[in-house]
Amino acid sequence: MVGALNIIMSETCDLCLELPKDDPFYHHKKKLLSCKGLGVKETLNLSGSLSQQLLNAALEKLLQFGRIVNLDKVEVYFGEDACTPAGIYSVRNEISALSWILSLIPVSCKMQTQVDTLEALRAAVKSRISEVVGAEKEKARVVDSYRCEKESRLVEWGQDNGVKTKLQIAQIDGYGRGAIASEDLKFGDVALEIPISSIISEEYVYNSDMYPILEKIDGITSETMVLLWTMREKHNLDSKFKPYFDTLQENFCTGLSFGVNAIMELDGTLLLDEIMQAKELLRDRYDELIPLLSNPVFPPELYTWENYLWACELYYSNSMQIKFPDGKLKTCLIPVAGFLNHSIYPHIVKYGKVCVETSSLKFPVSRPCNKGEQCFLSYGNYSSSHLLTFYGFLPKGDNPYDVIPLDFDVIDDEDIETEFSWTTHMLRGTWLSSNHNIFHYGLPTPLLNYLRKAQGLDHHSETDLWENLEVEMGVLENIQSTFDDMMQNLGDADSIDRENTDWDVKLAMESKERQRKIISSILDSCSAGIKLVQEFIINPPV
Ligand SMILES: C[S@@+](CC[C@H](N)C(=O)[O-])C[C@H]1O[C@@H](n2cnc3c(N)ncnc32)[C@H](O)[C@@H]1O
Repeated sequence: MVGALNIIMSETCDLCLELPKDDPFYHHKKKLLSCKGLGVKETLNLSGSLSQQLLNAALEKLLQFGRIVNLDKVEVYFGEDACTPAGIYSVRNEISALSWILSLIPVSCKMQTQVDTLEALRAAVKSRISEVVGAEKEKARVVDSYRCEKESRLVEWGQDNGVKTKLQIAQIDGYGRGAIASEDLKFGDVALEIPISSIISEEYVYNSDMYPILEKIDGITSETMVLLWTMREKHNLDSKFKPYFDTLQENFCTGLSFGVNAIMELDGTLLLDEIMQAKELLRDRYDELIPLLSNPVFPPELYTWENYLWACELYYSNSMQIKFPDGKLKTCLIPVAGFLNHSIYPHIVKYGKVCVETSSLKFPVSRPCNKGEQCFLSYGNYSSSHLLTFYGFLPKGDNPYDVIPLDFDVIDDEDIETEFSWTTHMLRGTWLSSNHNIFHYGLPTPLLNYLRKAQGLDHHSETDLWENLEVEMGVLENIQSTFDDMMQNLGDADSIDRENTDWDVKLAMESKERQRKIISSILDSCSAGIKLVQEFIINPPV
């Protein structure tokens, strides 16, 4: 979870906002707040009835604060330059900020005028929430030829076991199965509720004949145990979860199952390393594990490498980390919820904690989802290469988490490790930046400052930068040469007919194209920056 937003309601109807001291990006966020003229503690006076103008101003201040407090690592890194002109960092951040504000506005208040003000503020926040639309706000294209029989049986089984749902399962063009709102869902409505008893977790291993053997294996994790349990349970005709296992694909199409042609297509990409490393790790784990399972409890025909890879893909693409009332975080398979697809513009972002009162897991929507629209979940703030490797798809739209990490040798300078320094640097498509002016170029400020420092310039003001334009040139040429090499490694764009290629080659080609687009934007920004700096070197500003 990102930092918390504290709103304390006092007798005089002040909302007190505070950036928590234990926020992992406290200093960076403090700086971002100060750029907006805000401190780490702010008070909003809401006494009496507010005019529309004052209400808008109050909401704007709340939002500015809420956005910054709710920024995640990547968003903090790209900072102020990553805002749209309307001040939005990302759909995820906007939804988080708005729902935080809403959840923290007190529901009761002593004086009627205050009740009215708070109600007006709540209505204004809700209206903003409905304005946060995603690119996928369109009627889901249902594939009618697919009858969803197994899926309907699972939903019926779920309902018999206490599952409550406002979603219908259908085959959706481009998504496999997905969940469609069967009625208009507004902020806070629970789209889906699953009782703990219908969730597959490590508890089932502890109560099985496998546990006495597994517990003796040194260092085995509960994730591995439940994965091994699933591999056998899938074939158990009397399993309580048979309707769930019946809905699972025989083959998962994730990056871990890419064939030779797709792997070859990925030559020169960062994704190639990610997939190869992940697959090697799984193979090593399997080779270590299997000799330890020589017991009739683990029939060898069920514990083949292919079955193990299938189970890993199942867990990578379908499991969720759930916090149980005992405080333990468990990796679970969740029937019915497993039909929810991911989006960068999700409806459901706040889930993952069992509700103690109802002993169930709830999936509330954080932005409206109208009847007939596909209801999306956020699987997490993942890059497209991660989503491709472990889930087998590339998300629609600009993914702000598509970053290219850069490895630098640490500069041997004691001063360099300040509270504002970053230990890792990254770049992403520069079209996502709103600042392409000199000293910014659409490139991230922490990286530029790091490289300036590496060239001996520890600047304190923009004047220092103006006085050292040759350093600026060096910085840009350095980035340009790194990304020129990366572009060359990618080779030329393919001219193959994609429609007739295999699913994995198609995905590999699209992923490569996305990387090419990012690198190309960085190179364009460097060229434009170099030109700009050159002009100022020739004609210095007066
Ligand atoms: C938890 S399941 C969701 C249900 C899945 N579509 C199905 O038919 O079983 C996760 C899988 O759904 C697919 N998926 C999820 N989000 C997607 C998206 N935005 N676009 C395309 N496929 C997606 C991927 O195959 C992923 O591995």
